[in-house]
Amino acid sequence: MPAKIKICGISTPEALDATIAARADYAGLVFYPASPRAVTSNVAGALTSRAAGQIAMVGLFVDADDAVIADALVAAKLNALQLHGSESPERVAQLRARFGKPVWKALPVASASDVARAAAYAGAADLILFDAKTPKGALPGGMGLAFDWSLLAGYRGALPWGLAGGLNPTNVAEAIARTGAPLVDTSSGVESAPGVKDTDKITNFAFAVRLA
Ligand SMILES: O=C(O)c1ccccc1NCC(=O)[C@H](O)[C@H](O)COP(=O)(O)O
Repeated sequence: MPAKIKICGISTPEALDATIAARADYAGLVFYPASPRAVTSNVAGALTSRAAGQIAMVGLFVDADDAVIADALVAAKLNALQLHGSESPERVAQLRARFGKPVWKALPVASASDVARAAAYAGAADLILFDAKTPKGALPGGMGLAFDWSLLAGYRGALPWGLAGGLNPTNVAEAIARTGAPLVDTSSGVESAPGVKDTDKITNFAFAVRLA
């Protein structure tokens, strides 16, 4: 079974259409104003309407207040919430109970102990997304940085999981082979500039995943 595919940072109809045409499983919308991929509630609403259930939409938040998430859920039909900040297991469980949506928790990885942190989210999150740790002061994701994939070789966790960080059409097959990732997530790896999705790269990424 090929790895599931998430294309993150969708902000235009063209990128959404290419993601759907590539038969990706998830499209990510970034609700974090500091990101070059950030969408307003209006844009998110228009994109989820356009998707019309053809792909699952994941809303990405960074240490967001309940009100920010509630506003996004009113504006846009989101199928899951992705938390990409320093949310604790308790906060993840609280948001999952409050909003009734599956919650993905991203964990920044630079060492084996970072991978081990996933265990604390069992019973709170629905999925763990291992992503590269980014430098202090930088965005917590979408930076095109990869971590040492050998940290996930043979990984067996209590929760479903996915791999992110520096994945692109050229390296994703190797990443899957080395980690066994059941889900792969990319953002800058399918862009021509920060926040500008390249439709050919989206197509090629999905193709490479299915060939892996
Ligand atoms: O993409 C962003 O701008 C972003 C901003 C703040 C927090 C997370 C963000 N992206 C998270 C993702 O899901 C990315 O797909 C993931 O970090 C991988 O990014 P990349 O290395 O660029 O493929």
